[in-house]
Amino acid sequence: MAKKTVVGYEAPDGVDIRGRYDEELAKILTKDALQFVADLQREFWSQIKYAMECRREAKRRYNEGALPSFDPATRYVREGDWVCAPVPPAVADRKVEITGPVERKMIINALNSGAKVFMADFEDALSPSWENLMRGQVNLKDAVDGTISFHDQARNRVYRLNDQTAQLFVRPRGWHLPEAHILIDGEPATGCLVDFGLYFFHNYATFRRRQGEGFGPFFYLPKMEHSREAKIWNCVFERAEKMAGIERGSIRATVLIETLPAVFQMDEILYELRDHSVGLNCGRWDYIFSYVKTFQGHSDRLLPDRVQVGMTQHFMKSYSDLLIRTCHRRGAHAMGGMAAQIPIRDDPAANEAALDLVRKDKQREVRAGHDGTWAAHPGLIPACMEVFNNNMGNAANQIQTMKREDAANITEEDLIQRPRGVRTMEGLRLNTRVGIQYLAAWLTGTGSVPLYNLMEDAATAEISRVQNWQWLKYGVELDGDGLGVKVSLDLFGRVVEEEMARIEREVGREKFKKGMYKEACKIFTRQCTTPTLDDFLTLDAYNHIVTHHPKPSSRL
Ligand SMILES: CC(=O)SCCNC(=O)CCNC(=O)[C@H](O)C(C)(C)COP(=O)(O)OP(=O)(O)OC[C@H]1O[C@@H](n2cnc3c(N)ncnc32)[C@H](O)[C@@H]1OP(=O)(O)O
Ligand SMILES: O=CC(=O)O
Ligand SMILES: [Mg+2]
Repeated sequence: MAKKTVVGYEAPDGVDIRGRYDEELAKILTKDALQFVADLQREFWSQIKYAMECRREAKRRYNEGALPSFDPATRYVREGDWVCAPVPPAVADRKVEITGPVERKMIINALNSGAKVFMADFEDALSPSWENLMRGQVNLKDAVDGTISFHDQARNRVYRLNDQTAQLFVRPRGWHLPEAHILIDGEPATGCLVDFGLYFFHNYATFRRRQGEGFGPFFYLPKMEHSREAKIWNCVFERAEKMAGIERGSIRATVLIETLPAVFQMDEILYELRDHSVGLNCGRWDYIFSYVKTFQGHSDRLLPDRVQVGMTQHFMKSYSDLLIRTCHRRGAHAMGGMAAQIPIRDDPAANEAALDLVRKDKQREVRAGHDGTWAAHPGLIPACMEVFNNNMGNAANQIQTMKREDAANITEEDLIQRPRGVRTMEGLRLNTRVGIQYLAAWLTGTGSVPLYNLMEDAATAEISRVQNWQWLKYGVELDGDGLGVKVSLDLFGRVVEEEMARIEREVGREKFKKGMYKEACKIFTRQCTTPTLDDFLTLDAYNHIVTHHPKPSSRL
């Protein structure tokens, strides 16, 4: 059991800081803030552990052939006549939300971007190294204080906040991720309680004074699988409100519906959080990942190429429609998701084609009844905003006008219907090329990257990984390009070798040598070929970015 706290941080009893000391980080890692995090950890740890055990139990049932379904025991919640607390005026209009990691320059750019909301991300878009996480907390504190600035020395450009900025939402990590640099009673802290606890502790007062108009702070909650997990968040929020002495229901959160089991729990999740809710969001990329993960034991539910699993697949459309119906019935926002296209600077025709795909995606969302959407890049905001404005006029949202009663008939079978499409060798190659490059970036501290003109983050990389795993496990035939070969360990080994050679050609020998491509390849290959599917790509990879101080570093 580790006992040596890094010299410099003043930690309360039972808390050991094993991350590098830095004076600036010490402003965040104060004794009182750490005490708050430790209190949350101690109060909620047994509930979190139980919720994770329930996930494992559900996985066991799905692996034995069970299908996810609505829970008869909570029919009363689905059929009951209740609504969530009214939407706070400050966030009634969420037509376009920009997302991005908690990196200093990007935070300023995002807040200044013209989007209605900025979702600052400790999750899919961030590699959770000690430096990234704690600097992210410093950056957010400066942003909430309104003092954040950044000097780009190379371009001699200083970045500061505009008078008018986006509303800030913060997305902590999922329940499953530990924070190995903070030990509480000898155990790694729960990552999301560290993210939430530190951010809330340092910012609630200023946030509410400067931005919240009586509400907030605001959060996005990722990767939940069941309403019991939402219930824990609700209790965490109540505990935080009590500590801060602010009214119950001040904290508001949007839950990402981005696991297949969670789509059968949308009413229940909103119900648990009804006094703290500000809607649900279609986290489409993790949702696709979760479809594969949930059906890992089902040989009859294999995915076609990743690029073919879009929002017009029946199971994806059903998910989005039911989410809209559920949210609007309960008086809450139904947020759309992320189109993966980003601006293509050096090719105007390709750029226009990418923008066109984004516009079509947003048009589908707004016409279906979504109240807003996500943009990965500031360059996409005008196009997204135009589509939502054109369709919604002056209305802040569509909660009262797009009830989507027709979606009440969506069935369990609609929500799990097999996606249609073909599997190709190029699909296998692209998964491999993208998965390895993403992981190489992640291992060196970057959690969202542009690859082949698309945004890639932890969620999209997960799809590449589990799709390769699924195709290998079931030895699928790649018949979409007429080759008719079966995916085998031999074939995959050759693909990995060839794709590594291609990556080296594309990035250049020097960058390849200096980067973490070989390590990434090893981790990715192991995860694609392991007999039992790892729950998360980032759980295993996390051990490679843990750097304990004082040295020698230890691994979890
Ligand atoms: C599945 C999900 O969970 S989706 C949500 C999680 N994913 C994300 O949040 C992805 C966010 N987006 C990004 O990280 C980036 O846009 C990338 C990695 C996709 C592309 O990055 P790049 O190619 O480096 O962007 P590019 O070079 O075009 O950036 C141009 C400018 O826009 C800024 N910018 C780009 N994306 C963002 C963003 N999301 N937020 C704020 N600023 C941004 C850059 O900082 C840069 O600013 P500068 O001109 O002042 O230097
Ligand atoms: O977090 C969003 C997703 O699509 O995954
Ligand atoms: Mg996600």
